[in-house]
Amino acid sequence: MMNPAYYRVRLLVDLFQSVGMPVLALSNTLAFFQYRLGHLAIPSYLGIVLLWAVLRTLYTEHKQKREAKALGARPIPRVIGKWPGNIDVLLKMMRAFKTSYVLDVYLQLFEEYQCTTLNTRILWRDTHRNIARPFLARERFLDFEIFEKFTSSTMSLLSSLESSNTPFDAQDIFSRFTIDAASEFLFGKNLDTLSGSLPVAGQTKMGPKGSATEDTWGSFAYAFEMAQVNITIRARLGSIWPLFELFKDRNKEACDVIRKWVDPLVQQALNDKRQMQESGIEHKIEEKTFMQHLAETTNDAITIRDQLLNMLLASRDTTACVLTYILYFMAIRPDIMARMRSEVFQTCGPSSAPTSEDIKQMKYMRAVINEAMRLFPPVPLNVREAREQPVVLPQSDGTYDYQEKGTSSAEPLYIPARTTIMYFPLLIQRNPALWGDDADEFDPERWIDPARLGRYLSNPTIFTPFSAGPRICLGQNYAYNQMSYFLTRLLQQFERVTLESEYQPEGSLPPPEWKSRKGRQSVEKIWPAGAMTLYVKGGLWVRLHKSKQ
Ligand code: HEM
Repeated sequence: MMNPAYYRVRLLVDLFQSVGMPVLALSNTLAFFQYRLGHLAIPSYLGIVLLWAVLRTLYTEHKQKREAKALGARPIPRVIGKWPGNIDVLLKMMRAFKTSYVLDVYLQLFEEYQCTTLNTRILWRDTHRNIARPFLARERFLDFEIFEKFTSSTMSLLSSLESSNTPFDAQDIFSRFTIDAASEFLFGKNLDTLSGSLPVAGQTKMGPKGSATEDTWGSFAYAFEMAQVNITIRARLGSIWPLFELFKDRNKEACDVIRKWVDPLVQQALNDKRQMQESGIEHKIEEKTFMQHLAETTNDAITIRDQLLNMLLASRDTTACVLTYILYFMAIRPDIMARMRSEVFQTCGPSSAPTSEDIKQMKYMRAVINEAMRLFPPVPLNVREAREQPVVLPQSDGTYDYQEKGTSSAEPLYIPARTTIMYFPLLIQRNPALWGDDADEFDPERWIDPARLGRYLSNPTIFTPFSAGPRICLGQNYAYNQMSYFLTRLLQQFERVTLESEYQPEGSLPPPEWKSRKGRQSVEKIWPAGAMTLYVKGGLWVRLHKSKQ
């Protein structure tokens, strides 16, 4: 796969294939027959480019139909726009992304076409796991010392905010908690972002995802989030995104800031490795930081940097997202918070640290975590690409009765080679055909009541917040343990949480028109949005309250 930074080269190759080749073919033919077109030259060259595009499309369609038939599959139903290349569909979607509820743009397309797998045909163009796996071995997840260290700094911070009755952005604090904990085991160095300056209620502006802070950490967080927003915009545009960045790489500024932060850490790891090799010291994998482990696998600074950023994203934004949405539900459903609290007190008492056995026992806590990830999966949409050969997807799930002429909905779906496939855990996990009519409701009970749990047990791929199959999340156990540990400590100290919506930065409250729409958006009190990972737009502004006695 070509490095995304060389996108202009890819654009040139595409341009040559669609314009250069037909133009060359025509001019060579004319030269061979020594024929001059005179004033017909421009229309003829335009005509040949158009004809070439039409022939290529017809040929591809014919080939794909044959391949589908040979595989006993049917083609994916097509979105048919008014403009060539479905450009009108793309523009409509890009406009809607700015104001609509998370992923509603896609849900509306599914409803319009009465089908949950669609071919949007925009322009009609159709390693690191092996490095990370040994590092993320099971034992590492049972080391609760790191959790205690960072949970207790976060609780001190939250307690001081509570005693001064100060509203704060919980999403920002949870991201600081997860990054500080992750940096300790990734680089062996606490970034100590929890001690930095926090966003201030009523003053802080909106950052690319949550709220923005001005300190050094804020500049990294801003760039890291900006890069995610930019990558999401590129993904929405699909293969034509380089056309919009011909003169300016929109990610350059963010990448420069990120590199300034990460490169010294990478260099340090490579230097340490050299020194250790010279002095003949060897560490076991359990004693190494992720950075040391990476430096031992390769000397390539770029690979180390990419891996590290991957891990930062995997371990910071995802877990912080779930904790943020759980706090949101605790605020709007105090009954659920009270039940969680009573389970924590029964299992661990008012002040003891939870053990891994305690965490296993707290079934209601696990149900709340799962239910939050069902409605708000931190990775709300995901992308895969078909390989060199065409493949088939299983037959459609029966959500809608859609059937393409001359096909049967029992047939599997045909996917041409090298096709990009987007799928939406957030929509799958809220689909009433899979979860029942109350799919939009936050109800942890569905993970406890055996009759309702049966839906998931008989069809586990309807719940895939950690993905599934060969690329399933490697940090799943770490995440469950870290979240349960943190929530236990939080519930031991605090009895209530209230939303402080008046402090949400301007433009981050749900638009009034959502009230009249279907589904969760009619009741949502915050603006859920996605840029690689899910977040609350402008942050989640709350106050915490301790019990009165
Ligand atoms: C609630 C928290 C988390 C959620 C919901 C989550 C979700 C996911 C998902 C959906 C993927 C698949 C991405 C893809 O399709 O390519 C993934 C991959 C991964 N996650 Fe997590 N994750 C979480 C926490 C963590 C943590 C805490 C770590 C590290 C300690 C971690 C490490 C990884 C790694 C290394 C991969 C890449 C696996 C591969 O490339 O095959 N994750 N995660």
